[in-house]
Amino acid sequence: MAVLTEDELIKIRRHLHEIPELALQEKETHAYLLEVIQNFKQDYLTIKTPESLPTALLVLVKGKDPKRTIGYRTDIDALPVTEKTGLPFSSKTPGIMHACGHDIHMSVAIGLLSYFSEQQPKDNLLFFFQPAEESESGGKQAYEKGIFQGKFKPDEFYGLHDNPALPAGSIGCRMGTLFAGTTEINIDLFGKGGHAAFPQNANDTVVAAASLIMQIQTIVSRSIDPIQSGVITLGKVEAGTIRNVIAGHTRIEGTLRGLTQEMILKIDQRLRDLCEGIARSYNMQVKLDLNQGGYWPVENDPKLTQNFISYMKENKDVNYIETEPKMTGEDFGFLLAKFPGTMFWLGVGDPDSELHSATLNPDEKSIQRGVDAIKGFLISRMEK
Ligand SMILES: CC(=O)N[C@@H](CCC[C@H](N)C(=O)O)C(=O)O
Repeated sequence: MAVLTEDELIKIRRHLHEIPELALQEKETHAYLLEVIQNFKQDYLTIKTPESLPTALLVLVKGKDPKRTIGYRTDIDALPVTEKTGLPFSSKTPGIMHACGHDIHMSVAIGLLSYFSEQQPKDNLLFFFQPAEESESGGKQAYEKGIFQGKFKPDEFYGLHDNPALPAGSIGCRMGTLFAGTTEINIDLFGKGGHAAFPQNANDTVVAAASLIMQIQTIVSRSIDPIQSGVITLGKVEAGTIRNVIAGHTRIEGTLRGLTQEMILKIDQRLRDLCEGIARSYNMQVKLDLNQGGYWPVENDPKLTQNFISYMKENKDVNYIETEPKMTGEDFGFLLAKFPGTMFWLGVGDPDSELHSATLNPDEKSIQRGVDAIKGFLISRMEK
């Protein structure tokens, strides 16, 4: 089989876009990726589906004179978002959408794999199709389940995330931290339900939660050095059943982000303090659960990233853009803490939308441009 063309990659992307699946449920996506990859020339490929993480896929391309194994990671999961793009190849699964562009990520990886299955690379290349980036920390799970062992152990790791604010096909990167570390916040307040007319006999968790939410929003403004950054978003609050019954339980779910691990731990501590304070002042049980999983700050390796940036800057076919750190999270941060490497942005030219939006519509020209830029970089890396 020949190297996939731009049109063929777009066709693959559109199919992937139609079949989005949530974290750790990516069965159809896994089967389709496998089907596509099994059609490539197999001479240099070893394909593995780990039993312990059955929607993950590892593909090793054997190098002809390997000095190292270069890892390339793509995430494959989607989000619980109802698509509103009106595209003819919109999601066929109600309520689930590739709203973070992982369909573009996978197509770029498939384009690279298609090329290197025909043109044997000098070094070994390990492609890791990773489940569960949006939640459940698929990268951390893969590491902890021992998936990167023996010949499947990369010496260095690269991965991209699409960026609708950047022009299609451009490459964005920076030295140091690219993405924040994140921690999921779950708070349960347990009081006492009762009749709306008799608050003196109940213990209203809605009032306590309202006060807690306002206090939490003072953490960043009052407890954090303004020169540094953090953000806390409480995206979901659930309480009560009807207007005239006092709610005996309220649940708050959110996420916090910081560019360093110290910042995350500092915010964690303030959350604990405030929850304890609310429990005392409202005389109720407040349970706080903080879960960072593998969403560590994404810290690029200095030497490898300098090399990556130099290649992209010097390549006249690449539109390279120096970017600022972003408060988005990525569990590639965990893998970059275990293996040196670089995460970078691929511009997908959709400035009116943003990641996680129901109208995200990446420009498909970014796929082939991304393949060309990354392929060139990987070949140049193998010469070093
Ligand atoms: C790129 C991106 O949007 N990533 C997600 C990662 C989710 C992290 C975790 N589940 C959390 O919500 O804390 C993001 O929301 O930044």
